[in-house]
Amino acid sequence: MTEPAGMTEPEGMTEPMMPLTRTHTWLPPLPPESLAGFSGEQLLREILEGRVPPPPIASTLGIELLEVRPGEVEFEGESGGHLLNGYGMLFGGYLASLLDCALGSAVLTLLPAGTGQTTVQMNVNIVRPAHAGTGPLRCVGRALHVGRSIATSEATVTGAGDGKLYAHGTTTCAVVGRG
Ligand SMILES: CC(C)(COP(=O)(O)OP(=O)(O)OC[C@H]1O[C@@H](n2cnc3c(N)ncnc32)[C@H](O)[C@@H]1OP(=O)(O)O)[C@@H](O)C(=O)NCCC(=O)NCCSC(=O)Cc1ccccc1
Repeated sequence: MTEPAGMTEPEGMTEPMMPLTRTHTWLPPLPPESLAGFSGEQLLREILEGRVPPPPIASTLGIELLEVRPGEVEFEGESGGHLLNGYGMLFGGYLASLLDCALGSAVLTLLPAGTGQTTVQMNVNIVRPAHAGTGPLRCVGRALHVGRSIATSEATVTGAGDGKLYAHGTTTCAVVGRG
């Protein structure tokens, strides 16, 4: 990929624009057969306690699992400058990713060993713009229905500092075999 260095400053800017860098590390996912014995809640607890690596996307986007309860999970997301759109607002797709983590994991907490969930449809509302200064975001997901073939859940994104609602969403997941 080409470096952004050497960009011409937009008219009116006197300071030179400095390129920024961010480094992150991740572990590849474990083979699915090694996770097959865990219920969904156990699997999330293994991740929470550092015995199973979190999904690579979590590290890439700076999304961290904070709490696991039956039917409910809590994640923390960032609002760093690398997650902004061109208008300086937190990218809508990032908020959708944060919601997707919580929506799917809330369902997973109620699934027995040998089953998992996969997102089929999700609905996202972004009700307030978040910026680089917004600080950490809390995303709580709650399972609403877990059936034999489909499951539904809801989630909210609030500012950890200001308590304001930034986004909320719902999903329909398929309950699938795992392992
Ligand atoms: C404006 C509206 C859509 C509707 O607001 P309503 O509910 O009818 O109005 P209400 O007056 O009740 O205000 C509620 C809160 O909203 C704030 N606010 C209101 N108007 C403005 C304004 N003009 N500018 C700034 N803030 C405004 C207002 O201060 C208040 O917050 P506060 O209580 O003070 O803390 C609002 O829900 C919103 O901004 N949502 C977030 C959308 C978002 O961030 N999307 C993701 C980024 S897009 C993307 O990434 C996609 C993309 C792809 C490719 C390329 C580029 C982009």
